[in-house]
Amino acid sequence: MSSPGAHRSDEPVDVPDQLRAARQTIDNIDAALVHMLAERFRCTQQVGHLKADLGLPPSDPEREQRQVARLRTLAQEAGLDPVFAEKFLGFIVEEVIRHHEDIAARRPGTAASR
Ligand SMILES: C=C(O[C@@H]1C=C(C(=O)O)C=C[C@H]1O)C(=O)O
Repeated sequence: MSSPGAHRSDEPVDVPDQLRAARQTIDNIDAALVHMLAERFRCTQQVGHLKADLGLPPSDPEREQRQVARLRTLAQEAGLDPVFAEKFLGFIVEEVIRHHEDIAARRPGTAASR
C-alpha cells in the first residue's frame, strides 16, 4: 500500500518520482500562497474600512516605499530577485488600493453610494 497522499496528485502515472515529488512541493507552496494572500486581503479589507472611517486616503505611498525597501532586502537575503519581489508587491498593493477606493466610494454620502 502506498503512503497516505503519495498518489494524491493529478499527475499522469508515468511521471518520474523526482518530478512528481517536486511538483507536489510546488502544489503545497501554491496552496500556502493562496491561503496567505487570502489572509492578507482579509486584513487589508479591515484596513480599508478603518481608513474610510478615519477619512484617510486609500493609498499610502510612504508606507509603500518602506515596504518595498524592506522586501527588497528580504528578497536579496533569501536569494529572490528583488526586482521581482518589488513587482509582486506592487501587483498586490494595486489591487488592495482598488478595494480601498471601492470601500470609500460606497460610504454613505459619497457620490457612488447614492
Ligand atoms: C494596507 C494599506 O493600504 C494600502 C495598501 C498597502 C498594502 O497592501 O500593503 C500599503 C499601503 C497602502 O497604499 C495601508 O495603508 O496600510
